[in-house]
Amino acid sequence: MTTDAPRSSRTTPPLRHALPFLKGHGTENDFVILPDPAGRLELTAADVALLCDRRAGLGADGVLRVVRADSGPAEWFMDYRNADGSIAEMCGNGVRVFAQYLRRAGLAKEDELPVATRAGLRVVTFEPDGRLTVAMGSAALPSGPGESVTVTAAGRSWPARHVDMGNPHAVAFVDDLAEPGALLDPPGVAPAEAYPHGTNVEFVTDRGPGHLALRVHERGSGETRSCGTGACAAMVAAARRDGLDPAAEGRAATYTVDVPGGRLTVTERADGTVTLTGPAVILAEGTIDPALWETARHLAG
Ligand SMILES: N[C@@H](CCC[C@H](N)C(=O)O)C(=O)O
Repeated sequence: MTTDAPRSSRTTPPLRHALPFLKGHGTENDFVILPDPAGRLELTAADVALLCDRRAGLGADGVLRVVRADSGPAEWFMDYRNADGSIAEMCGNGVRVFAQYLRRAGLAKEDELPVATRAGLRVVTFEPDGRLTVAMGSAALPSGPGESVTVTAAGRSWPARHVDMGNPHAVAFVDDLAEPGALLDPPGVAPAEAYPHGTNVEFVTDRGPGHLALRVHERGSGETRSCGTGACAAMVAAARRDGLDPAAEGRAATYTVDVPGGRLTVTERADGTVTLTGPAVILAEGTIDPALWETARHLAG
């Protein structure tokens, strides 16, 4: 199921006024949260890029606009934007932070919270230990020409697995996480036709049985400290590599996935759906001064 963003009913230009925001992260994948229950904010790509700028703005890997859904089983829609202002279908760390914000604001009273996203409905469960679990749906592993791709970075190439978690991923297994180098530029991915809208790239290594570690270069955000959908893609690629197919075997498989910013747990259940468990932290709350947007005009020349 795909859910479109609710239409804006904006009547005034809110960016000219002081704008409430929060800052949060999930395993150090960090986000600016913009509460916009009435859907009045129209954010351009340049607005988002400025908010995410770590010097001229607030600094973040992405923006989570919290808006009421138009219809359907979820009251809330996660409008996720990458740091460069591009729109993405889903964010596994972001949806936990989104849910944590709603709970803190008193807007999520139950332990299970359905959230509408562009990739469809995701249900977040608040665990007794403080972590949050997201029902991420099933991974899609394209067969045929797009199944295997090649990833290139730092003058080296690796075969990679194409995995779709609602958003696109290329998962490459490496012997050492230093192999792809500084990852200042997006890794090359071939054939390019496998990803008409670009892709996230995960470099994954083994830490032990059922235990992975990864680095990620995110589409639209660069290298980040974590990627929830990327951890799920890595887990599913590793499970297939390890000869595990929970839906075929009727038995769940669980992997620990270490990311530079912490630890995630990913399970592929016997019904073929994937769950992602990890922390979500709200760090700060404040008001954006309208002067920020003047800075943007200044920077734009
Ligand atoms: N960090 C996210 C993924 C965010 C979207 C991604 N950059 C894309 O463009 O698909 C996660 O935790 O899943």
